[in-house]
Amino acid sequence: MSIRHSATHLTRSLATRSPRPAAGLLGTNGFQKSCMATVTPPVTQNEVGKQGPTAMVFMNMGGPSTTDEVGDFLSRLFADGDLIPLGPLQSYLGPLISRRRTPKIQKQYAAIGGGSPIRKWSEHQCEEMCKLLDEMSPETAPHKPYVAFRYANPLTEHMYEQLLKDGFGKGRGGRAVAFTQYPQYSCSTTGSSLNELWKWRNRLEGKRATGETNPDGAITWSVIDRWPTHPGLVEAFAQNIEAKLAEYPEERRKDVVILFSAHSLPMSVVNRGDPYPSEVAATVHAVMHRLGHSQPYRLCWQSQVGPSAWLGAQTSDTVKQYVARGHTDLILVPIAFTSDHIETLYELDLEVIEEDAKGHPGVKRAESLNGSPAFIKALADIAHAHLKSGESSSRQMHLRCQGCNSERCLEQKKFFAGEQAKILPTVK
Ligand SMILES: C=CC1=C(C)c2cc3[nH]c(cc4nc(cc5[nH]c(cc1n2)c(C)c5CCC(=O)O)C(CCC(=O)O)=C4C)c(C)c3C=C
Ligand code: FES
Ligand SMILES: [Fe+2]
Repeated sequence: MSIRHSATHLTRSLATRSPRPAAGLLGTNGFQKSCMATVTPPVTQNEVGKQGPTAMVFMNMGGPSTTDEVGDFLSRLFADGDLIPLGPLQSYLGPLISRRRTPKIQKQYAAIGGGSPIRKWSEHQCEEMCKLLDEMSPETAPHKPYVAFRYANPLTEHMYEQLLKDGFGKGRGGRAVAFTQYPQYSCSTTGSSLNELWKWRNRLEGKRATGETNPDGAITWSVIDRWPTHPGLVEAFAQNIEAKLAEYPEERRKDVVILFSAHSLPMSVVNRGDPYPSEVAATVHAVMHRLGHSQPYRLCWQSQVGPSAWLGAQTSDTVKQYVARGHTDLILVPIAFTSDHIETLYELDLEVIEEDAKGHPGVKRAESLNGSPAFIKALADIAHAHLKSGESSSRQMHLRCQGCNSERCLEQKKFFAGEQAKILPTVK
């Protein structure tokens, strides 16, 4: 499906919007601060590119901003059957597990300063990317930043309501790009966020037949669903690794081991055919290629939850084993997440580096991408290429996992992959 624009309707509605929503709730441009990150002047007809405005929606899991939000965060997380399938007992077991887990996880967030920095970084990254995009792609400007989290505020439904209030959709059309902030695709992460976005799209804009054109003036969505080997992403990772390598004395540097660490997956998800492990490996290889394969390296997996089998080797075991063998110069590189979170600040910094590798100052961690200018430029390059391409998604969205039997996945993919995608139903 190529992208169809309804910019004229939207431009008119933005220019004539009235009455203005209550002050206080909104940023100075009339966009609610809870879902978006920028404060720009109101849009007028003259400023708008031929195809703009364009909503740029960053999708991610989110995290609790304070320890008081941990309970709600976990209860949404354990209610998500795309992440943690608990079968028909989900609505009973989910709240039970999340309530029991809350005190432990609250302590972890307290230890990293009282909350997850993911919202701060997501808003910053999206806002800065949109500023670059306005220069790089004036025809789709202005680019309006929004954040949609799966398990924390701003939630997907709040972002969607805000889009509608801001003049997109509801008969006025307009274009929005769902930009996953997971570089590597997993059905448990990006897949879950897209399922949620599709659900709220149907609830708030009405369900349409797949492939139908846009007669009702709903928002036209396209999706950036993965970018594991984008050269800009690779460059941003490589720069942070090089900065860390420079901290070692020159004579030791060439033997420093790079340990890439990604959030693990249950083996049931891996064996279903989830694309994430191979995409993470692709990122690792691209980064090592950019570094000229200057160091020995391994990929390991962290943060497994519960008693089932997860993809290994585990990061904490790996560090213990290498340190025991005398590899005491190690750089941990979080490779599957683009900002700091509990897994870097608590698990890697406090559990693995401070406890497991106690007494070995050569065990360090590369900075997360956070505010890296190279990373923000990469985001803008990825978005720019997508806006120019006219594609509704990558070709990978046209195929389901071998073992997928989720009707939700099927319908979501039909919607986001577009009308020419041949997405086959489950064979019973
Ligand atoms: C690419 C990153 C991630 C994948 C893949 C992923 C899969 C996955 N996660 C769980 C269960 C939990 N994850 C939790 C927290 C959490 N997960 C990620 C990233 C990925 N998860 C992050 C960045 C975070 C922390 C958020 C933050 O600090 O901001 C939690 C909650 C914490 C806890 O209770 O331990 C759970 C539970 C599963 C089951 C899964 C794959 C199916
Ligand atoms: S689980 Fe991967 S496409 Fe459904
Ligand atoms: Fe997780």
